[in-house]
Amino acid sequence: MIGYIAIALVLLFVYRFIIKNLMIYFTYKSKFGDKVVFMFYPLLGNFGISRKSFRQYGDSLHILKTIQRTKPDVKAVMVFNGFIIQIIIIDTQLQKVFLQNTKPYYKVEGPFGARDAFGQGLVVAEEKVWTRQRNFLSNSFHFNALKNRVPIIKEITKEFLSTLPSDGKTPITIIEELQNITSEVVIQTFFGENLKGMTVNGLQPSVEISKIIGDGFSYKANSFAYFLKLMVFGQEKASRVLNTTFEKNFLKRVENYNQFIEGIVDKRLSELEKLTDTSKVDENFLNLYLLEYIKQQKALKENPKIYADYEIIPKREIVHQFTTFFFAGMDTTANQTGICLWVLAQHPELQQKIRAEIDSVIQTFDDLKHEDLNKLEYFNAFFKESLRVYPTAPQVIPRVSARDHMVDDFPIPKGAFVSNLTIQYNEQKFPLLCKDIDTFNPDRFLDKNIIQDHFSFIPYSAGPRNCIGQHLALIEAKIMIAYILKNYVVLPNEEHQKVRFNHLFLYTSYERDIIKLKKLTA
Ligand code: HEM
Repeated sequence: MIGYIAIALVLLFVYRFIIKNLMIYFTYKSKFGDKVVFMFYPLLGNFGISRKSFRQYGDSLHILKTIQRTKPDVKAVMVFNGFIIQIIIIDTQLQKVFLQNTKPYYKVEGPFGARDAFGQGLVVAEEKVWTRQRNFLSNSFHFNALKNRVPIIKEITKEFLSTLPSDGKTPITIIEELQNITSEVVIQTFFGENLKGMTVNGLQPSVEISKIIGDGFSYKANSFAYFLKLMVFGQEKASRVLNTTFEKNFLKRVENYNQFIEGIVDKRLSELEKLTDTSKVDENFLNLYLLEYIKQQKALKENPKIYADYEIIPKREIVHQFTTFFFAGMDTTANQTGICLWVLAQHPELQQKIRAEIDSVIQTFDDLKHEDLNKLEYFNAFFKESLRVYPTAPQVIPRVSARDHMVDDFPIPKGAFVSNLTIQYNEQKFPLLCKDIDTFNPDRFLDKNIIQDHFSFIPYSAGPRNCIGQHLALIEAKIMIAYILKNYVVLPNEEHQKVRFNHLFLYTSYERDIIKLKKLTA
């Protein structure tokens, strides 16, 4: 009997991990030939490409960039990890169809505990709940609404950057320094106050959220037991069944953190409920969310059927929305801005040019106004060029295909993980965008015709699920860089002749102490 079971298991294994994958390979090979590149990285999949690329070339994107340059007509890269087919869409027409048609997918879970930490937030929400959230939040991310945030971003920037060592000798981990600012900006934009003096699980709230997300990613990347659970039970159930002691404690830690944030939400809720006139309350996210929540709860008391289920805001969603903005907005902006400063350290003449533009528009940092930021045209080109050469988010978060379907002429099997590249490195198809592809040259973005195909340059993704925080990111980057260039000369850290770039979640410098600062003298 045991012998038969063993044979059946071996046959199942051979079918599932060898024959099925070979069938998929031959189906695509016969239909698309060289237009699809196949790769096999047992267990690692997509991560295997970036790991090999980083180890061999010091740049985790090198292999994907090279595929585009050497095979300009390639439609997609298919990566087999033995269990799951991962598809990285490269062709811009396919990307367009993929990004505009979100229905057949749901997003991969992300770090362990993600569902509990931010599963009801905007990045993960799906369908009607996502539409309600996006409509509700969009106004707050509009340029006009963000205008009011400029004074507080300036204040936070000054507080953190004025104390940096500026002897021209001390290496600075600039991205980590900027993270202090971007995390504080998210906290204050969301709550309208800082959370100073508060602790959760023994740590400052901002430190604890970052750690929860970081630890969740590293657990998922390193735990083979969890990987097996994922394969057997799927992502819906994996974090809920056969939990190890570590997993149980981790989920408890997330729940403690959620309850801590919910405590702040409840306190504000009771303050707002007492107000007779709410027209003058500060328009931070929490107030806006809670005013809507109060309105809904009142209406529901009078008529419990007034809203459809997806329209009702659960209190936990508010907590998850904060964590969502924190993880989506803090690291991305700090990394992109930090890399910009490293670029300026490498190119003193470019640094002088950007400083001259800032000085021509803004007299002193304290005078800086939102309108001034719009006048920094060369800076805009510079920031775009930084996104082209060093895109913090080179791929969108993979989506899981819920059913077999077609993206244009490209079949996507049920269960496949699908993502796309956000930047094209293809000189033949996009000669303006990719001219002298490896040269960092912001001037290319002064040419109004540079984007011949909208999907060739989508550092914030595109379609309905593009980045809601992109204007905020640019405002923050401009304010932080304006402060630095008005006060310091940015110098390279000569210890790192070469800086390597890697991506686990975000694409960023592997070396961290990448610049030095010297006080600027008149
Ligand atoms: C340079 C900085 C940034 C870059 C490069 C960036 C990039 C991206 C990209 C590529 C996506 C699409 C992800 C996907 O669909 O898988 C995205 C989505 C998102 N981003 Fe950003 N982002 C930045 C800053 C921010 C900031 C400052 C915030 C908010 C504080 C933010 C909040 C979000 C949210 C909530 C989403 C999900 C939108 C949705 O699904 O409707 N991002 N971002």
